[in-house]
Amino acid sequence: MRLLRESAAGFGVFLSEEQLNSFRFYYRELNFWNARFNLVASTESAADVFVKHFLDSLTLVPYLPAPDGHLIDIGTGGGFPGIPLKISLPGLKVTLLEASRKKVSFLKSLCRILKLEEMSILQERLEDLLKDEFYRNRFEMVVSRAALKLPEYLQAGKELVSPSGRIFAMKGAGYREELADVSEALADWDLCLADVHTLALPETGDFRAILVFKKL
Ligand SMILES: C[S@@+](CC[C@H](N)C(=O)[O-])C[C@H]1O[C@@H](n2cnc3c(N)ncnc32)[C@H](O)[C@@H]1O
Repeated sequence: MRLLRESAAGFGVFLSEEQLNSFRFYYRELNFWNARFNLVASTESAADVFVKHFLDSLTLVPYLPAPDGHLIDIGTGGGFPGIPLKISLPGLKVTLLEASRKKVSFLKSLCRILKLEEMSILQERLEDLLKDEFYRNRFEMVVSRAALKLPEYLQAGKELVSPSGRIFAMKGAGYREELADVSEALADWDLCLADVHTLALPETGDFRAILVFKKL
């Protein structure tokens, strides 16, 4: 808990005792359900979960433009990054999109336990969600981690993001190559790169790049 509190504070996210307790419960539930639902790698220690999942998710917080706006997390799996973001910014309205029925039942149970409000948890494939007009241009923030290739993500993100919203891509050391691969297509998708934030994860020192895209 000290690692989470101090490291999060290091990038400007100050967690209350109540929020730290929510992470404690989150870890307990992940641990309990992991063997059946494959939510995080079974070899990961508690410290791994706190750094590679909780803290990694929280690295987005300083860059989110609307802490009480609407955010969608595509392919959220065990809830990353959407649930840590919701715990740290309770005013966020969060939609979690996940294709796996088992993972969605975990997420629903977790949100009940954590008493998270204004959460919508959709068991659906992205391709099907995109056919629904209701979700078009709806989200001020689109996030996703390790679920989709960058071109597929951006083409979906541009349909879902509001005109002044932002699409966040969480990448590792290979981010320049991934950016180069989409750079020519960006204008065709009506998008441009707004920002690149780089950082090292606490404890592991793993490199992270947060790519921020917006509509032209
Ligand atoms: C590698 S996991 C990553 C989970 C989480 N975002 C994380 O970083 O730990 C990818 C997740 O995306 C989901 N997923 C992949 N493609 C999807 C799609 N087209 N629509 C909805 N969910 C999808 C999978 O079911 C899986 O749970």
